[in-house]
Amino acid sequence: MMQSPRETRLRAGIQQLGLDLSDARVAQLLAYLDLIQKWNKVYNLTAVRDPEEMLGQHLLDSLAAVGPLRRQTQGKPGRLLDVGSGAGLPGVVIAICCPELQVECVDTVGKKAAFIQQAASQLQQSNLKGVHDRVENLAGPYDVICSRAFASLADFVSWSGQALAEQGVWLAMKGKRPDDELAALPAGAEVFHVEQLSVPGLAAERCIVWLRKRLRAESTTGQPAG
Ligand SMILES: C[S@@+](CC[C@H](N)C(=O)[O-])C[C@H]1O[C@@H](n2cnc3c(N)ncnc32)[C@H](O)[C@@H]1O
Repeated sequence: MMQSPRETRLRAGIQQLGLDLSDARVAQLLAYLDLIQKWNKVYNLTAVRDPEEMLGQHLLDSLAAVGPLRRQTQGKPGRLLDVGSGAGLPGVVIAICCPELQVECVDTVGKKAAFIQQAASQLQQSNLKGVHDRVENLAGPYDVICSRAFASLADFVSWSGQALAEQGVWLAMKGKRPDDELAALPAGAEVFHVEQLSVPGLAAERCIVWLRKRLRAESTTGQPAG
């Protein structure tokens, strides 16, 4: 069958990102895009209305985080929380591309969590769940907690810290390297990598800020304090 221009663009982006996704996964990503478009007005999911923009700004942008995430988790099974997931970005994309992860998308807006539940059922994505709650109320433990267009780094780690496993990692999707936010991090979190991303067809700067819990304060002698 002939590929639609949209599928051709998605496949080119996937190749550019160095991802290896089966035809079935590509079909699910396209079906997910269709669902957002179909239900956007009802659920008020995103301000981006144009289908082409949605593909670039939402789908390919979220897909750019999949390779780095996989390198971090090494393809091992685990639990991932997407905070302030909205239409499911990047949570739904991660659930489709990483079936080894159990993905929960939390949002304070009931309609958005309901959309994720609907997407999980229509895409037959059994590793995906929509949660209607504030992230502050979740206990976890999650191995990875991610967010995109959510809050400052300080608020992100403070509000979700109780839900992150001791050895877990935070993955914050950001535009330009957020130096002000990095300087304002609370003592309980430390950055271990700021990873530049390049999103196919998008000129704007993108990065992932990787963080983990700072488990104990070190004294000047190098011994754990207290
Ligand atoms: C700007 S949207 C980003 C949506 C999506 N991540 C994206 O990249 O398109 C931020 C979302 O965070 C949700 N939100 C705000 N505070 C929250 C909290 N404390 N816990 C969970 N979700 C929250 C909002 O309802 C909103 O849907």
